Amino acid sequence: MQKAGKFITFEGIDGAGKSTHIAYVAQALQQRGITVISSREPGGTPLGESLRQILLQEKMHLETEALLMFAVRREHIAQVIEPALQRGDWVISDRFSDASFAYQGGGRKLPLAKLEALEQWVHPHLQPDLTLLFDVPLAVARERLDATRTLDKFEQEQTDFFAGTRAEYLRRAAQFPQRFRIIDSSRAIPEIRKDLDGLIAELLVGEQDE
Ligand SMILES: Nc1ncnc2c1ncn2[C@@H]1O[C@H](COP(=O)(O)OP(=O)(O)OP(=O)(O)O)[C@@H](O)[C@H]1O
Ligand SMILES: Cc1cn([C@H]2C[C@H](O)[C@@H](COP(=O)(O)O)O2)c(=O)[nH]c1=O
Repeated sequence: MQKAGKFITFEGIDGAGKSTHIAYVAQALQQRGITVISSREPGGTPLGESLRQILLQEKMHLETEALLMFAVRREHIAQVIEPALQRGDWVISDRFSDASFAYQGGGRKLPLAKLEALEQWVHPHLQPDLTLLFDVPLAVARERLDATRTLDKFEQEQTDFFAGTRAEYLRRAAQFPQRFRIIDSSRAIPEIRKDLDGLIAELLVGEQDE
């Protein structure tokens, strides 16, 4: 029987360092013969990438923002995630629904029940096999962002917003300990890679057992 693929998500507040590590993990898996599809949210499809431009630049009602995030996700699941998993490929997504709970819920204070309803509608039967939460103090993330780039709509938010976002990520990690792993992302990149190497080895042992 063909093996089902695995779905791995990378999460964290802006500047936590998750994008830095995606290429490393994808390459490590590919070197072990796994076909990896790297994607991101908002984005992941031509429609999703168009909506990303709007979501990251334009101010809008917080419910509009949440609905658009889940609309992008619906397309991403249909066009990219489900077909890849059915082929037996692995999918690494730079953010998924935990980001909606963290940003629209924890950051913007949209009631979590509304996000749970959207999640039930859009992907009632799909959850990541593994979610890596890159956790970092707000000041460290801010310093990294300020050093590198022009800030988008979310990155321009204030400390209270990111305190709420980080707290909601950590709350979800405690709620779903079986799929979350928290990575202390305040450390140097080689240290973090050692953790990732360990996680990759665990994932591959699981594969051989299946
Ligand atoms: N452990 C680290 N130590 C020092 N600098 C780091 C570390 N991790 C990432 N950086 C740097 O911090 C900046 C932000 O990293 P990165 O883009 O990976 O963050 P991110 O979590 O993906 O942010 P965003 O969600 O906003 O895209 C980059 O310039 C990156 O080189
Ligand atoms: C999926 C998702 C994302 N966001 C926010 C989080 C980030 O600020 C941006 C995406 O940019 P990144 O640098 O590529 O991570 O979008 C959100 O608010 N809600 C979501 O569901």
